[in-house]
Amino acid sequence: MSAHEDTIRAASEVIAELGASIFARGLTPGRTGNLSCRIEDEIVVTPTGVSLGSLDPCRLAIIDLAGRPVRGGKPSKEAVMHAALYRARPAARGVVHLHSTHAVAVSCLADIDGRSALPPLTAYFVMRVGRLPLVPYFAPGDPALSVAVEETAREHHAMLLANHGSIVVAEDLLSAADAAEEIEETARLWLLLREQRTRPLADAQLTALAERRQA
Ligand SMILES: O=C(CO)COP(=O)(O)O
Ligand SMILES: [Zn+2]
Repeated sequence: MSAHEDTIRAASEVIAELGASIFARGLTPGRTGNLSCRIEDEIVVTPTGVSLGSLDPCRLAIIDLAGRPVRGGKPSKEAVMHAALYRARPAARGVVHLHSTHAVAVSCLADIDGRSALPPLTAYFVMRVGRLPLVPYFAPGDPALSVAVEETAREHHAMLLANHGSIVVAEDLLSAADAAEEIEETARLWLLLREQRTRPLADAQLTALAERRQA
């Protein structure tokens, strides 16, 4: 087996393990959500219609950077969106898309700020997510959703999809999952705090966090 195939196999194991952990913790229900890793110019992506809780690492799908199936199982209906994210961010190696309850709830709010769907409540939200824009609603798998996400991803690695869920692209799969979990936890905090006066981080605190990240 080639070194490339070995790497694909190892990435498939990581995807299946992460999928099981995400599903066991209730971070995406039923047969929703999808995960992928980029290995050179190929993308290993979860198959369509399979719960993240029961992924078989030998039956994931392989697509190219144009989103076309190459081999393996039938790719997720969002595979084209995953490919679009890797094109928008050439250094990225992992994508996580989830239908986490509180993140979806925020994505359905009528008065949400499309430029920043969640306030900077905590340092970890700022460090792992940053500003979280809302991508307008398109049906799952709609090619127009990929176009909108690809455009937004040039400036932002994490997004909320209106009336749908979260999507994160990062330097590796586990970092993308960390950010997606941070979105869900911050959405939960924000909904808990909705009736109360809150004190998000101030501009000076945000600047200090940005400087620490660069240091
Ligand atoms: O989350 C999903 C669609 O947005 C799940 O679709 P797939 O089962 O095709 O990956
Ligand atoms: Zn979805």
